[in-house]
Amino acid sequence: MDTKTQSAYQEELQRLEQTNIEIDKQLERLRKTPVYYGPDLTEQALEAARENGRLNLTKAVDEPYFGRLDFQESGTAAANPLYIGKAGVEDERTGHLLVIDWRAPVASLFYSFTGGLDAASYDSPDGLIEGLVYLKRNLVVRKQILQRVVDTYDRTEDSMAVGDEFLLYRLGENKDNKLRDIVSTIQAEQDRIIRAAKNTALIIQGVAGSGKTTVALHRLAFLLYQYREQVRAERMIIFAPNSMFLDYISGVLPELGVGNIGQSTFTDWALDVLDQEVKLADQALTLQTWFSLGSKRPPVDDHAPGRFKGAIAFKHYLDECLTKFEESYVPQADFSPWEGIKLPITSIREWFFVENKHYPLVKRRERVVARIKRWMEMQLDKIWEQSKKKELKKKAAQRLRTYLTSWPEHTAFTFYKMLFADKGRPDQLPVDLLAQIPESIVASSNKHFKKKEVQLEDLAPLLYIHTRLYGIPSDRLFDHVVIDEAQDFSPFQVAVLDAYTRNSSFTILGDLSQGIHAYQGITDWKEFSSLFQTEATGYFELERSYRSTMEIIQFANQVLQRGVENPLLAVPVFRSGNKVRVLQTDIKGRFPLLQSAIATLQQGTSSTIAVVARTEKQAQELHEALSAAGIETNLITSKQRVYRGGISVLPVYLTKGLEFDAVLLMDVTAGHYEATLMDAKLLYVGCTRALHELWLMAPGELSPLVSTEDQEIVTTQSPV
Ligand SMILES: Nc1ncnc2c1ncn2[C@@H]1O[C@H](COP(=O)(O)OP(=O)(O)OP(=O)(O)O)[C@@H](O)[C@H]1O
Repeated sequence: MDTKTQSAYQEELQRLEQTNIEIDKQLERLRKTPVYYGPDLTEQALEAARENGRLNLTKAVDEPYFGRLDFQESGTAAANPLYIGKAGVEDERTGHLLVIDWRAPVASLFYSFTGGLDAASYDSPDGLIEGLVYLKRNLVVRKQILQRVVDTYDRTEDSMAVGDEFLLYRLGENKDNKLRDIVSTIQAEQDRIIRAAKNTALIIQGVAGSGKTTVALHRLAFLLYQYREQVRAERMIIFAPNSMFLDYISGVLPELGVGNIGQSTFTDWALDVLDQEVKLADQALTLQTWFSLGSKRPPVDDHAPGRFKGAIAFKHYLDECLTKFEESYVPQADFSPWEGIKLPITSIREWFFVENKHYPLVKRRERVVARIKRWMEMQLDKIWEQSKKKELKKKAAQRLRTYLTSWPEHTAFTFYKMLFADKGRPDQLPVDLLAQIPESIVASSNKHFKKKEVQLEDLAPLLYIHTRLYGIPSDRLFDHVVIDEAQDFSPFQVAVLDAYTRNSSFTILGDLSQGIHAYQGITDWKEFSSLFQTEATGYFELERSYRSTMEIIQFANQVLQRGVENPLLAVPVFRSGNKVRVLQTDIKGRFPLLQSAIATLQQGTSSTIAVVARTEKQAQELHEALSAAGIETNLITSKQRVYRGGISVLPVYLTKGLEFDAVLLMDVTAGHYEATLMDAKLLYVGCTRALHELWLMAPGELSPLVSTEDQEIVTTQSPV
């Protein structure tokens, strides 16, 4: 350690000691104060503040901060060292901030400052604050002990001295089975997204490993801090592709000290809103169909059920049906509860179309029926003879029941089902519209509907009809919605979610190059941006990939280039590792090679390993064979809810969103991965899951998507 580093280390040791003492003292005092459970409102407010303090200090006690920035605000005499941590801590005596919350406006400087002698600035509630940065320092503290001090900028030297060293140190670490927070190394381009204004529909195209999921979670923590008066955690939600993925990311928000944020799949949420009226058809079968090998796969075009029913054109179609239906959704005749008396249809229509026009259809019908009943009561009140009154009351109730049969109640499902029925559709529905739906879609829809079952692509239409019929109660509205892996969402899904989201406050993230569910997803972000007001929409691109080594990223980029026109290529951070291994073998040698590969990787530093098969059936077979050989693995299927780490065996399409120290891609042959757009995306997704080691095995002719030419990044030699 040179003298400069040594003195920096000593200085930080002293400072840490003081901070530790202060935090311990405050925490002890708060823990000793008895919790107030009584009715006094002032005491309750004080208790809430104490509880908040307890939580913050507990968060800060082991690792009070991770960064320091010396900043001299214009007009002040000297630079002030700002210590930045996961939670703000105040010196109780002076009110001075010992640690600044990473989400505070001034902390943004720590992330956005990228060197140079010019003035730096940040947005504060009082306007733009300018000043000079003198020092930017990363600090690693574990269990109150200082472990590392790395200066990334020193004005006296005017250099981003070891700019990325700290980041590389972080990226080089092995992963356990959960995604982690990145507060200490958030990059400037990620920080801009995290801190973007709330009432915007943000769309983020980010290459594999660019930190999209992580950034989205940090953004939620930021919004909760910055807009604490306007948003509530339980009114925010993150939609992820499956339950296992939700489990995988579930650690980050608690690490950031925010809980209670909703986490769901679109399916689970939709079925809940629909009150479980329908069930979802087995998705494993759907996935097997769309990810079967080569020629067995149905064509992906705008007539694929997911693309067709997910399109905004289909929403317009439903709109037309609903409007036509609504126009004639009252009986045609007057209502007569008994002979000689009648409620003219003009009154009923007036109540329905004018007086209650602001209510959703079902509510409107309810209100009008209630009004008819009240009218009946009034007519009955005019009759004095009790026995006659009783007789007429019975008759009126009977006649009302008959009258209402021509005015049936609907649920989203009964209405939707009716649209596809070839017989028994009400006259008022436009017949010609049904003709617009491809026959194959009508037939397969009806087959499912008979079992009260729907496909994923039916959920957005059902929700849409549901909102038209019932409206949206205010407790169902979201303050902010995050959609991860959004390229697999349909425009219709996003449009429906927009209706449930205040001020179109969205963070929509995805990667078109990983759009392996193209049979239901989008091919251009414009399909989403066109749903929002231009001035309230933001678009960002993340190009740098943090997950994998340079070798892996370059290799994966080549795969993409061989199957995709004008692909969005990832730019690696300068983290070099082992070359990608492409291992040729024959069918007989396949399994022994897999066993020895696993053994070699386990002897190395890989703690999470993925054995990636092309199909679910092959994954199942590999899992069984490995278990029989005494190698413990976790088979991941589409029904999986928990991610366990260790050695996972899974089909390539289920690796999306996950990451592993080492990835072993099985059967990368010409038969399994053809030179097509879809297979290139699949293989790209598989490759980009690896942090440190990527091995491909080809028992037969190597896939045309793979190139072994560049000896700098790929080797064909087996490990010894
Ligand atoms: N600024 C950063 N500092 C440290 N690690 C980072 C940073 N940004 C991203 N990472 C790491 O990179 C990896 C990829 O992040 P994440 O899974 O959020 O990316 P993604 O864009 O959602 O990936 P994909 O689309 O491939 O699933 C994670 O291990 C994450 O911790």
